[in-house]
Amino acid sequence: MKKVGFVGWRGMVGSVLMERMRSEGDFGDIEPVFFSTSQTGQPGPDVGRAVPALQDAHDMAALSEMDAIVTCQGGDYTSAVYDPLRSAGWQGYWIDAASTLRMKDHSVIVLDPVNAGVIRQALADGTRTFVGGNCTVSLMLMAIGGLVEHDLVEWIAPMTYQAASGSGAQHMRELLRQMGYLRDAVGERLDDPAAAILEIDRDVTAALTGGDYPAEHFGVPLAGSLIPWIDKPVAGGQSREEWKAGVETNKILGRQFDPIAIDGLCVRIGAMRSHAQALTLKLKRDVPLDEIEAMLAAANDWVRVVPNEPQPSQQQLTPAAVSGHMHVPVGRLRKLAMGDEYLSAFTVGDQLLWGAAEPLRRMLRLVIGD
Ligand SMILES: NC(=O)C1=CN([C@@H]2O[C@H](COP(=O)(O)OP(=O)(O)OC[C@H]3O[C@@H](n4cnc5c(N)ncnc54)[C@H](OP(=O)(O)O)[C@@H]3O)[C@@H](O)[C@H]2O)C=CC1
Ligand SMILES: N[C@@H](CC(=O)OP(=O)(O)O)C(=O)O
Repeated sequence: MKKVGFVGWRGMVGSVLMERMRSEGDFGDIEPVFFSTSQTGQPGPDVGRAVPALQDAHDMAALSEMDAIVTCQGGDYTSAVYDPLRSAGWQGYWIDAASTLRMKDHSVIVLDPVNAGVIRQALADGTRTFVGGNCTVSLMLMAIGGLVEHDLVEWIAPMTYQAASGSGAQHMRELLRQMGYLRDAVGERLDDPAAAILEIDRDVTAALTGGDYPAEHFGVPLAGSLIPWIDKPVAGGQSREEWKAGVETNKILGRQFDPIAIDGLCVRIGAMRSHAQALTLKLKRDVPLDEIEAMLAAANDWVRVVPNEPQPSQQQLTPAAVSGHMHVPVGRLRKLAMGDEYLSAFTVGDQLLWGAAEPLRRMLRLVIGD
């Protein structure tokens, strides 16, 4: 059995990974060893079998004994540990949620329902570093993989609606605090049908712009508002989150030398853990809508095509409907007024499942010889 070290397993992404591995019975097929940056010596988690006490996540000797290391600890940890471990000669499999190593030549971005061929070739070529993709990128490809597979896509403009979870656990808590703060600002008048809505709105606006609004983590209001910038600026007025859409998608697809142009805007909204995105696609040719739907539906076991009708869209194509679920709905499919090659689509998916933990879990299964 392969010895697999887990780092970052009690964080938000790590906990989702543990939950998925427990429910799929993955721990029966490996010898798990749990590491921590802060709790060395404490008992390991309950994974249905005995595990040693927590080891120090910076102990190079202990890490070197692993056949594979799965980390959800974050980019700082990867930066601190990966190079020294490799320089010391460790040749195990490194499977990582952080973005640090994604664009390195020696790494592969993993999303096996979309790029199993790229992954298998990399394994055969001796690649040992596998990284989960950015959440919006992975979720977009799970949704529209069918069109890419048929080489139908000339360009994509994604406009995202990203949940608070993408910023981490503290931000999710803050979103809820903000919601509560707004409710409290209106008080009893909300329950009074005679209360004037413009007065209520004035109080909400005063709360949103007042100095006491709880925004320590986001810096600005998210509940009752939105934030049209995610991550740092890069060149040309793009945010780093927007930059990832193009570079990561093409790397996942193995199309660095024949890239699909992908560019849009990334926006944070007040959803908890599921990201949505509106896509405008320019197709290489006019394909009838029913054929497009059939290609999308056939691409993988998780994508669900939602009819472009009010009720199914309102009920199935929302963060509320998909949080905690593995399926990835895609709908609002129609040809746009610009011409028959222009397609609109709207998709949503759980940012912590296919957007973070699941591609890592499945990569580990490939590494242990599934
Ligand atoms: N959030 C997201 O949407 C995504 C995140 N990622 C990547 O995953 C990394 C980790 O993200 P995320 O899971 O949000 O990070 P968390 O902040 O939830 O957890 C990171 C680490 O913090 C430590 N920690 C300290 N206090 C606590 C506590 N009370 N509960 C749990 N853990 C605690 C744990 O390490 P220890 O046990 O060693 O103390 C834990 O592994 C990110 O940096 C990013 O690189 C990737 C895709 C999506
Ligand atoms: N940046 C993403 C979450 C994330 O962690 O992305 P990445 O894995 O690319 O750093 C978001 O805010 O929703």
